[in-house]
Amino acid sequence: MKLLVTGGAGYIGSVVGSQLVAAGHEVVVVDSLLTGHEEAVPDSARFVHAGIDEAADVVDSSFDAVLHFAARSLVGQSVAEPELYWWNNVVGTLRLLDAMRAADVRRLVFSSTAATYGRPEVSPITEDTPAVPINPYGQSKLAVDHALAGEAVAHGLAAVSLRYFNVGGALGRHGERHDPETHLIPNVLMVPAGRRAAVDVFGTDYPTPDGTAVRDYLHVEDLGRAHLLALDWTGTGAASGEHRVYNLGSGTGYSVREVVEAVRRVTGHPVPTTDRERRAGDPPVLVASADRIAADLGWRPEHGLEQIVEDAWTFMQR
Ligand SMILES: NC(=O)c1ccc[n+]([C@@H]2O[C@H](COP(=O)([O-])OP(=O)(O)OC[C@H]3O[C@@H](n4cnc5c(N)ncnc54)[C@H](O)[C@@H]3O)[C@@H](O)[C@H]2O)c1
Ligand SMILES: O=c1ccn([C@@H]2O[C@H](COP(=O)(O)OP(=O)(O)O[C@H]3O[C@H](CO)[C@@H](O)[C@H](O)[C@H]3O)[C@@H](O)[C@H]2O)c(=O)[nH]1
Repeated sequence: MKLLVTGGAGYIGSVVGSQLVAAGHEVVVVDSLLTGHEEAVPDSARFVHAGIDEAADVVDSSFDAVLHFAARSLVGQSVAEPELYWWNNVVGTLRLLDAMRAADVRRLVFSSTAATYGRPEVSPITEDTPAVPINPYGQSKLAVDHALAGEAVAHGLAAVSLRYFNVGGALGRHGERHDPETHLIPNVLMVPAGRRAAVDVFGTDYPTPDGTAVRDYLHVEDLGRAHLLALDWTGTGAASGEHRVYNLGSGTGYSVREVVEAVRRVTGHPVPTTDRERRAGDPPVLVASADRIAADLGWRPEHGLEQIVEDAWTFMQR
């Protein structure tokens, strides 16, 4: 297929883009390089340096489907400057949908997020758990989920919103390289890499077994396989006019301290920690139930935390 991959110069888009190329698809990457890197664009993919708001210049009827990763995704920034999130993530996506409709491209896989659920009372979180986001980042992603539901019914779009929990790991030369880096695993790995003396632990008084926040970590390679399955589903006759939401997580939660311990084991280095106040907006526990995508599309994660940390470490050492 000929596929448009928005955000394909970023972390997850470059990994999944390379998996799509490996699966034999023709990939065109559209990325504004807001947070991405041109050298991360998958080999043999065509690169268009443009924003998704300019999608009308790129999308034509030769495309079979779009995988939409491009977004701003820093929670703290979204609280301080919410307008950036509404313009980029919501208005930008509406422009992309306009361009797809005009070109009659009717298949879409979208990067949604666990942040759409806010601070849920239940664990694990299913797709039926009420989505009550607590920051503009999560709100912007939920707004797009709703836009896709309407677009599917009104205009025959086949769309899947994949709600990622915490993504980690790397695939070959594609991995996580953000500046500033806010994610836990790369930040912990910076200690054995000699790039920082200690890692901050944000919040030690959560109602969890060791007092630190619990998250569901998923290997980016497993995440990518889910995209290929979702893409296949959008091509089935029944999918036209339907929008589905699937959680993507492992179903297992690890605390911040357990992640630090995994980094110590994998790297063989001591990792000093500094206890800090809770980070604003962080829920105590986010663990996914991914039973729905397992039942519908046969997806199951194959890598655990150890492999995630190992692959992220190998990537960081490159
Ligand atoms: N990393 C995670 O754990 C996680 C969890 C849940 C959801 N997500 C979602 O997955 C997607 C990818 O995340 P990531 O971690 O790879 O982030 P990233 O910042 O590495 O990649 C995003 C890419 O999109 C590009 N981009 C941003 N706005 C754009 C625009 N208007 N037009 C064109 N390109 C634009 C950036 O330059 C970057 O290359 C995002 O939609 C994010 O919200 C990520
Ligand atoms: O240096 C650090 C970095 C993070 N944390 C903590 O580690 C946990 C995980 O943080 P992080 O890796 O930043 O991920 P989240 O804040 O859980 O957010 C990620 O996972 C969400 C889904 O669960 C997605 O919606 C977001 O886009 C994605 O950034 C949180 O409790 C943080 O407070 C630390 O203690 N020290």
